[in-house]
Amino acid sequence: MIELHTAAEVRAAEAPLLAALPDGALMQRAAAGLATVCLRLLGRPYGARVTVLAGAGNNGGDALFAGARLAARGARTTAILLARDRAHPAALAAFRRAGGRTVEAAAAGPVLDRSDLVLDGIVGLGGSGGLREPAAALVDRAAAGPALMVAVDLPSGVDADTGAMAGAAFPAMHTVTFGAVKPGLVVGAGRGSAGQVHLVDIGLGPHLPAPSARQLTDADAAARLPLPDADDDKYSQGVVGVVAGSATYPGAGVLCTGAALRTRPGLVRYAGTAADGVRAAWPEAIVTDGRPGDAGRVQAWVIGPGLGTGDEARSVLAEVLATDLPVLVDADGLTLLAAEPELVRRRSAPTVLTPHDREFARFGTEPGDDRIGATRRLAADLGAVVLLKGDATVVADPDGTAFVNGTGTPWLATAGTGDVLSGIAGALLAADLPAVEAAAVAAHVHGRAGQVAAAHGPFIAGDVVRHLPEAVARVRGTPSAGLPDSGA
Ligand SMILES: NC(=O)C1=CN([C@@H]2O[C@H](COP(=O)(O)OP(=O)(O)OC[C@H]3O[C@@H](n4cnc5c(N)ncnc54)[C@H](O)[C@@H]3O)[C@@H](O)[C@H]2O)[C@@H](O)CC1
Ligand SMILES: [K+]
Repeated sequence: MIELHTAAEVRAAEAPLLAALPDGALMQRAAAGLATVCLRLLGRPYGARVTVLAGAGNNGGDALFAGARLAARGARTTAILLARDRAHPAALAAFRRAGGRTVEAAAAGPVLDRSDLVLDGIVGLGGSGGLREPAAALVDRAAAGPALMVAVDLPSGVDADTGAMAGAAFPAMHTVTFGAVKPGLVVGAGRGSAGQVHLVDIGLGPHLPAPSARQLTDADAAARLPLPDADDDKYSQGVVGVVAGSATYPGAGVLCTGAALRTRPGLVRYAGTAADGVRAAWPEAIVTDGRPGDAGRVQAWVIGPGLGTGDEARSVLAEVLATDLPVLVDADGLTLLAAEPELVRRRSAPTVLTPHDREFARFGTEPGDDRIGATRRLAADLGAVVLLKGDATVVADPDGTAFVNGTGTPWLATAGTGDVLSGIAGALLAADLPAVEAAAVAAHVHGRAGQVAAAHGPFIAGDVVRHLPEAVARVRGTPSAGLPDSGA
């Protein structure tokens, strides 16, 4: 599990260590870890051109101390001091002692053009707002050059807690972060600026509170994916009921049912007007063109994709939400629910809502820049698990437990992939996972399936369904050869 900690939590955890350790010890741990990652990225440090963008605070201090360590290994180091009279004094002295030179910001362009590695020590946890001049122009210049762009603790210009970018930010290829991964490195716009995240342990562990949010790893997802055992039959694995698609647009029903089948092929029941299409695509499913109550017993429902928003759809949604079973509501179901949120508020069984941004906004507020905060608030307001889709999908439980997904791929932004996600999550709900975990694991597996599908070239939603078994095998660490190119 990757634990995410806010700036305030990290600062609070640093306080007792700063008090107990000799002056500067914590910064040396950070700088040593940073230098180690840079050495690995450079391969051969001797003669490499390393440029440090150093701001006035401790973030600049980390970068200058790391620069000193790289200079000691033979790198040609140059620092651009962005607040000249306020650079961290001890770090600047160490940098100069090690042979580092400094240049004025105004004369730094040619240095950046020839750098092999640029360290962003402009601002860290103390930053607010976007990059200011002259830093913004220097960062642009560096980004246009050949250098490896490495952010210190977090890319300057990115909000540590939300990933919001109020203006320009350092476009890092790698971020070396200290003590804990900050949410802003994995969510919102910040995710796109952080590149690969490297965590350096500076000993905060015992002082950190329970994380404010988490990210699942493959191992975490695998541990939660149910495996059939010898005593299982098709019913005991959890039966999922799908209400999706329509006679005119059966696609959503086909994709959702297929995803549920491929995730946990116990039994899937389908009820709705896309029955013919679903039956033709998935002979494994038990299909009725009647109402949900005609489908037979299920352990969880998925309702909404392609359902329409008319009176019939509303009545079917109300029927499903009136059960005491876990229910996942997506797409058209969300549009209906936004007009009648009491349908979900009065439930006592778990409900999972899976909006994209526009569907989310129908419940009253745009997700905005703080996607974790917004998702938590809606979850608490409705008493339901909310999964906010995006580049980094966020899942929140009404109790505040939150997950940020790390497996997304922009290729998944194609029609029908949301129906697939609903089917996966529904299958996991039926298998009795706690609702928030079912949603988080579904997002993880869905992202992996997208990545697997993308490896074969541009794909459509049906390909994500087809690659689900391979994705699950990868998550479990047992890659399979995949399925032949047939089927849905
Ligand atoms: N406290 C410690 O001993 C440790 C701190 N660490 C480092 O210290 C950092 C936090 O240091 P600080 O609290 O000194 O703060 P920062 O170094 O993040 O930045 C503070 C300075 O930046 C200025 N600033 C804020 N926003 C700006 C913007 N958008 N553009 C330009 N300047 C801006 C502020 O006026 C202030 O002078 C962490 O991110 C981490 O890198 C680590 O070395 C671990 C130990
Ligand atoms: K930084």
